[in-house]
Amino acid sequence: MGESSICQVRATVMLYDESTKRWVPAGSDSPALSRVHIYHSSSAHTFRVVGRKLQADQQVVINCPILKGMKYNQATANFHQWRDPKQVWGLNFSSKEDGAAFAKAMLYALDAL
Ligand SMILES: CC(=O)N[C@@H](Cc1ccccc1Cl)C(=O)N1CCC[C@]12C=C[C@@H]1CC[C@@H](C(=O)N[C@@H]3C(=O)N4[C@@H](C=C[C@H]3C)CC[C@H]4C(=O)O)N1C2=O
Repeated sequence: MGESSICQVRATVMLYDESTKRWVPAGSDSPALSRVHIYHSSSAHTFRVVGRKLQADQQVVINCPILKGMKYNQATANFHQWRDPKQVWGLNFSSKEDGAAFAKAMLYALDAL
C-alpha cells in the first residue's frame, strides 16, 4: 500500500544555516511557497514531511522522516521548527490556520509512532 497524505498546507520551507546563523530557503533560489504534506505509510508505519514548490518546477524542497521522540516547536503561530539529525527545519506558514492544521497532523504522527 502506498502513502496517503494526512494534511497539506502552504508554507515557505526554510533551513537554519548554523555557520551564518541565518535561515535560508530550502531548495534553490528565492524563498517561494511550497505545498507541504505529511505522508503516512500504513504498511511501514512511518510518516514523513514532503514539500514541493508551488511553481511550475515542483522542486522537492523537503523530504524528511518524522522520527519518534522528535521535538516539534511551534515558535509562533506562523513559524514552526524541528531538528533532524543533520539540520533544523522551519516552516513559515501562509496562514495561522495552515500552521494549526500542520501542527495537529504532526502531533498525531508523533503520537502514533
Ligand atoms: C534548543 C533548540 O534547538 N532550540 C531551537 C528551537 C527548537 C526548540 C525546541 C525543539 C526544536 C527546535 Cl528547532 C532554536 O532556538 N533554534 C533552532 C535554530 C535557530 C534557533 C536558534 C537561535 C535563533 C534565535 C532566534 C530564533 C529564530 O530563528 N526565530 C525565528 C526567526 O528568527 N525567523 C523565522 C521566524 C520566526 C522566528 C521564531 C523566519 C526567519 C527568521 C526571521 O524572523 O527573520 N532561533 C532559533 O529558532
